[in-house]
Amino acid sequence: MSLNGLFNARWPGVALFDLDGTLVDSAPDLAAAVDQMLEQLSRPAAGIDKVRQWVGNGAAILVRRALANSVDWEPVDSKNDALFNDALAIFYQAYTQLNGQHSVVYDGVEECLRRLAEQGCRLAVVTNKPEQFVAPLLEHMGLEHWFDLTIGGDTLAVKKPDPAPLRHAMEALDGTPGTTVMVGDSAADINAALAAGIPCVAVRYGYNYGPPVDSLGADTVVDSLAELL
Ligand SMILES: O=C(O)COP(=O)(O)O
Ligand SMILES: [Mg+2]
Repeated sequence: MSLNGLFNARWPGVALFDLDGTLVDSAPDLAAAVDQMLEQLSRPAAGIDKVRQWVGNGAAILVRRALANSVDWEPVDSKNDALFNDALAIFYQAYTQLNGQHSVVYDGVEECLRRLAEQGCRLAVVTNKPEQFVAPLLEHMGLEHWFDLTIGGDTLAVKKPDPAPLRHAMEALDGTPGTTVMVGDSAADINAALAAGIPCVAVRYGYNYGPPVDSLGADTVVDSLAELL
């Protein structure tokens, strides 16, 4: 289904985009930073296939999952344990250097952003990636000029799947649930959109883990953002 089909006469409006796994394949750099962190802590490297499954809920949970070497890590341990704090600090330092080095923009993204902007749509990034990494990555990828607003995982007190970051971006850009769309790759994006009452487009190529993205309640699921045009 195209965006015009989703919105009928009310389009154009506001489009909110997830970043990792939706606009940019950032897993190579995230995996390199995770593996540097594990190596410094004398642990075996995880590798990109595992790291791809761990991305989507922010850096702290990525590091927790890497320390547990499992996506099924449960948030039971204290937030203040020394190992986690060390690991997170090493990851931040490594990713600051690596961010954008081997990341690539997915096919269809530039075309989609250009067409939406031409139609007068206002664009925002709403990501769980920590804010300090968002602008550098967008700049590396040459995407920063498309966006009126970026919200990182630590910009507000809560992150996706909480609907607040989506609502905040929508309202800042004068959108309403009837004129706004969320585009993402994971359950966090879809659940945030459902909770905000905003229609949601999901992409199949990203970093979602668990049940297939087609089964998570998105209004439409695509293999490329070019399909939306
Ligand atoms: O940092 C993450 O975990 C992922 O960020 P995303 O919300 O752009 O997928
Ligand atoms: Mg994502």
